[in-house]
Amino acid sequence: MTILDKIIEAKKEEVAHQKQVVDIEVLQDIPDFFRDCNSLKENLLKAGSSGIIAEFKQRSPSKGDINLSARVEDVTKAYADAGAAGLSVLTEKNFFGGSQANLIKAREINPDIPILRKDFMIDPYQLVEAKAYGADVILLIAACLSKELALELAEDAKELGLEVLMEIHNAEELEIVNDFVDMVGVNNRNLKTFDVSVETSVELSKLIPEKFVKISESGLAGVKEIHYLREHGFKGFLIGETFMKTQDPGKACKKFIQQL
Ligand SMILES: O=C(O)c1ccccc1NCC(=O)[C@H](O)[C@H](O)COP(=O)(O)O
Repeated sequence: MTILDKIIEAKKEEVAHQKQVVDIEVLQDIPDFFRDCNSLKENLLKAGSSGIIAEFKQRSPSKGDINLSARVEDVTKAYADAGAAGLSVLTEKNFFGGSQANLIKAREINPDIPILRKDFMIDPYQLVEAKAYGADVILLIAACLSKELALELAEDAKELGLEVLMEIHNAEELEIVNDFVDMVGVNNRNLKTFDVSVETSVELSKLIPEKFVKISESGLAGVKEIHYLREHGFKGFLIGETFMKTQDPGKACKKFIQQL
């Protein structure tokens, strides 16, 4: 069983439980459910955008505990002030130490910057949660979705006014990308070995249709890599651990963006 299989198995149980605890109609009554979303895609395409999507990530399957004492309000506010184009907030709790509460807090303190709900989306219920709790963008991971489910989730997300980032790891997964997708993310992390290589992004960049905004994800640690990826058409760069492993993730993000 791969790590992704384990995460999805736990996620199915979690979603089934959540549906019992919070009825979908209750979520649809939360005031934030009706708000207009901030566009990550527009931010990434703006002239002079840093392109950095800075992630609040306290634990991970590949690294274990990264930063358990960081406060989501402090870190996300500092990321936004540092010039990040968007924020990513993990809401998966068992493997990444995330929570819906973190998403809500990040939204409250950062009303105007796009926020990606970073989780493993397998059910339309989670899209309603994402909107109600303050996300602007959702992630769909091709490796854990059928073509049909990916289409249903992407279409439903767009109807809710959310943007869709579809993550791929290889050329075959491009088959799952559909017309409701706004941005295609290439994950540089091999989920079997946890090795990271920006060459994964570079290789796949040639195959991603021009109409999608390209984002490179995972294992990004230096500004040279960002310049290299920009040469290959990437507009967005999702960075978690490089910032979160420091004592002051906001300061690390600011320094990184200043060097770009
Ligand atoms: O980060 C992991 O160990 C991981 C393991 C299994 C599935 C997904 C995983 N990460 C999710 C992500 O996409 C990253 O959090 C994100 O790209 C940021 O990566 P990094 O900058 O390397 O923290």
